[in-house]
Amino acid sequence: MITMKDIIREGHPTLRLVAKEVELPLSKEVIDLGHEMMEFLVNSQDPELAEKYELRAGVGLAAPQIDQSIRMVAVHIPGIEEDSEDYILSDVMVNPKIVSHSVQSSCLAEGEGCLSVDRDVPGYVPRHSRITVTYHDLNGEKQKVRLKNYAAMVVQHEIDHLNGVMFYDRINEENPYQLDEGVNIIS
Ligand SMILES: O=CN(O)CCNC(=O)c1cccc(Cl)c1Cl
Ligand code: NI
Repeated sequence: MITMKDIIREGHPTLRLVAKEVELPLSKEVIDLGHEMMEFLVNSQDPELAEKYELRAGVGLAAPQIDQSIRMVAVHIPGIEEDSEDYILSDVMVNPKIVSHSVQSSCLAEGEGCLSVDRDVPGYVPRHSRITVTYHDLNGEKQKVRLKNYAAMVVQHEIDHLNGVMFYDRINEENPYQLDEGVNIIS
């Protein structure tokens, strides 16, 4: 199983590479890795398992974060309601591609964090408010999803990892809470 020791931290060169497209049909190795990435997210959001295995909670994980420079991410985004079983989005995305996006931008009021960054980096991270993403799932099926709000922010954070981009690259250096006109803040 994946634990924190498998997650590379800022300064590791792999985090700054553009990850390679995954060949189709998916190999058993890639499929197994995808399931392991999802298992990490599920474990990291379970208070008992997170404590037992000393996991930091995450709603997304990109393969480059475990030193696999391939275009695959896992996202496991729970609904807002307490203890609700439904998830806004829970899937492993192979070769995810943003095929269209809103002109409008949004950012999370709380800013963002990253398992590969062992420090708080405060500030707004402006991203597309809405995105349409195509990808292949672990069954090899082509998927197309339209995302907004928190899920759109998370998927963009993960796709950034596939392009060697860290969330703080997008924070305004002079004033981290500087926002361009019309950027929507998501609470
Ligand atoms: O790349 C994935 N991680 O580093 C996992 C840890 N970060 C988060 O779960 C997280 C937290 C807040 C906002 C966003 Cl957008 C994300 Cl993604
Ligand atoms: Ni991250």
